[in-house]
Amino acid sequence: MATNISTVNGTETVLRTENLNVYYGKFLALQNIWLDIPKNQVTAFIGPSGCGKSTLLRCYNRLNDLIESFRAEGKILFYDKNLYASDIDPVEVRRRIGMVFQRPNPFPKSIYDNIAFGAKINGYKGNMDELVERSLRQAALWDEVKDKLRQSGSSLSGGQQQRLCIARAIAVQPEIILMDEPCSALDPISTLRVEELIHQLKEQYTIVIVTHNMQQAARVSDKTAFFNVKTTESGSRNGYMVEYDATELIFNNPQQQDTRDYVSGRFG
Ligand SMILES: Nc1ncnc2c1ncn2[C@@H]1O[C@H](COP(=O)(O)OP(=O)(O)OP(=O)(O)O)[C@@H](O)[C@H]1O
Repeated sequence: MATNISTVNGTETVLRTENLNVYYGKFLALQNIWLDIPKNQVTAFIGPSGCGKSTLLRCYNRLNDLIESFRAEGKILFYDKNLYASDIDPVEVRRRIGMVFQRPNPFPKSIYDNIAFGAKINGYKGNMDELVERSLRQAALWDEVKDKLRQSGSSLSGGQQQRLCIARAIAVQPEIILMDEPCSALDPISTLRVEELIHQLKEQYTIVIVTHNMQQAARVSDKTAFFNVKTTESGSRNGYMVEYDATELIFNNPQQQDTRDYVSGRFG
């Protein structure tokens, strides 16, 4: 894939969503989405249940391809290449654009192999011990696990497991990390640790996070997109983007009344 970077207002754009419509069968889940994701920043997606946040996130690494009824119109440009062009390899897309899910999902393998497995499959030829240590350090987990690397990943606490999944995502050297409600199954202290980690990771990676927790979006993100659902005459509930701006503006001075209502908790 080519890697020419377009620059908008001094910020490099890594993912550009142009006029995207997403369908599941005949159902229009997301309508007319235009959105630029800036490099080395954290972008948060917020909005009520069913407005299409996860759907959009999964479009960014072609994870929706696995759903038979899924269909996308429009473009998602990764640098200058359309992710949905026929010559794009979705496996390569998923290596360069990694994902961390809502529930920590370590492989049923040792802590070490959770990191090494994906790297091996992706053809990593370097020193595996070094890669495992570097990835665990980057995920702020090394000190807690360095003496038990051969223990099962599932022996860790939920918060540690989620950091292990982040380490696993990092190990294949992606450029973007997508996070779908990464803290929703974690206690407040583990949540804080993951939030601190997100803050550190953006120096090297671009992060897009879906969160239901508005304080979290305000704490971790540089930009926030607010999505909503509109009900058509036929009763179909279509997701769309209401507003996208610097997080500070979305929370303190949004342009749209719907955004104001949502961020102030007056929604619905
Ligand atoms: N695999 C699927 N097949 C059919 N419809 C789907 C599928 N996945 C999601 N949808 C529908 O698409 C719409 C958007 O769902 P999505 O999960 O993207 O929303 P969301 O904003 O992430 O919601 P939540 O905050 O509840 O996770 C919803 O109406 C949902 O029912």
